[in-house]
Amino acid sequence: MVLGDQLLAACAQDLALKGALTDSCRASPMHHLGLNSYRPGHGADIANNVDYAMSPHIDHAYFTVELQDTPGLQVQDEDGTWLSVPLVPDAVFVSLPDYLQRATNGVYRRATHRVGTVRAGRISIQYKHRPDYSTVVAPLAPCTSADTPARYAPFDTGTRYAALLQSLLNRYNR
Ligand SMILES: O=C(O)CCC(=O)C(=O)O
Ligand SMILES: [Fe+2]
Repeated sequence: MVLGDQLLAACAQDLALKGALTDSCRASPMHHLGLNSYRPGHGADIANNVDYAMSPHIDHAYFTVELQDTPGLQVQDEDGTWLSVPLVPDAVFVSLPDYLQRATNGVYRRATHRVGTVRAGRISIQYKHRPDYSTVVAPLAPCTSADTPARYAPFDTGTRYAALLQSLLNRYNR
């Protein structure tokens, strides 16, 4: 959480953003800590006939901080190429999720990512730095101007996140 706050503050300083970005995580932030465990053959277990163990997606947060015990995480390049995130001793991997792209009007780009085929057991831990439930993320003033109008409509993070979680639950309860 401290690292997330520091990343957010660094981003706000980089783009001369006023309080809106950092304030949105102050009162009762909905940070998320996740633990994923993939078994060998995970893809086959879930009748997956594609070459990845977690499908391509973007994260709904300002920052994601991840640790993996075995390589597997892949990030998509601008030209669509999948790049493997290497294991670096004593380092965490930080990726940029959707809300940061919206708040910065696209100056910071969100990373589409997935987990490639898992051949051995694999564990990953993700920390997602998320704002208060009531936060509506919209492009912030210093990132918009007459020449660069807002590219994104205001995005209600709380209700949209609740809907996303509900849709995941519905998928697994089928
Ligand atoms: O397991 C991984 O390395 C990635 C997990 C992930 O992208 C997520 O939980 O959002
Ligand atoms: Fe993710």
